[in-house]
Amino acid sequence: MRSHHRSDTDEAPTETTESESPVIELTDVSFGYTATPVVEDISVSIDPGEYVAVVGPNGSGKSTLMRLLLGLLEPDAGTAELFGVDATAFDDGARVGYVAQRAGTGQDMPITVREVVKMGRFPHVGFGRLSAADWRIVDKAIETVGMTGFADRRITNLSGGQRQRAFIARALAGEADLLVLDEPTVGVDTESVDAFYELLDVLHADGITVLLIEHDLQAVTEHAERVICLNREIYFDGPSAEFTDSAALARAFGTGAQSLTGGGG
Ligand SMILES: Nc1ncnc2c1ncn2[C@@H]1O[C@H](COP(=O)(O)OP(=O)(O)OP(=O)(O)O)[C@@H](O)[C@H]1O
Repeated sequence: MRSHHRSDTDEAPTETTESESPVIELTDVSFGYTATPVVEDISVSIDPGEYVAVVGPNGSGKSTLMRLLLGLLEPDAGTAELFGVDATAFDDGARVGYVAQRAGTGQDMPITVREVVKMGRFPHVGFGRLSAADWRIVDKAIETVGMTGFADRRITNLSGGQRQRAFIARALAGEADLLVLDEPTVGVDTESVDAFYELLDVLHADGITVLLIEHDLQAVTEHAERVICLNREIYFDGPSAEFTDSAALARAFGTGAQSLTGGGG
């Protein structure tokens, strides 16, 4: 199922059991920073190539869930696996591209888009010099996200949306199989938001597994295939087309639902 375009250099057949195993598998996971659980009894399985959005009100545990599945936190109970390996022991960092909220803001590094994207190759070259083939992959990734004209710009001089594209390109240069994005369009101007989701659609169509934590329910139902609605527990997990179910929304979001459904209710 890893059908998205890999580099020209690694087209060797990789028919292994990984095509059958889930990218992410959480089984009965509970976790709390204190004695009170923040997520409780969560079971989620995400297959290669899926486009899944996690939604939920503020403080519902979305970021915590993401840290658990990336292996940055260890469950108090249950198991979290990434590509079939215990998430906390997973060490093939290049396979997972992570785009943080407001990526790169606050960084004063005088670093260009091309230099950011180049970092995506580091796990492949062991921090050595990039070959001509590596640079081709870097430039292709920059082209894929529509940033060729900005390749030599410093990321500090870019808009929020452009910066997020640069961080996606870094993941593509690393040939990530899984892209995890934590509210990536916070602080991005509205015109750029649509283009950003269109880019995710293209990457998904190319075979990358996308896991998106998102506040904007309209974007979620328009773009993701599957929605997981979280508020400590999972309230809904199914096709995004079915996520208009007001009962599930009301249960999960309580009276705050209107503010998350575009203001109109
Ligand atoms: N490092 C931490 N230490 C203690 N409590 C934390 C920590 N991080 C989060 N929490 C608490 O855990 C709960 C869930 O937070 P989390 O950030 O996972 O929710 P979220 O759904 O991502 O919220 P938001 O949409 O506001 O980002 C909240 O009550 C939060 O205050």
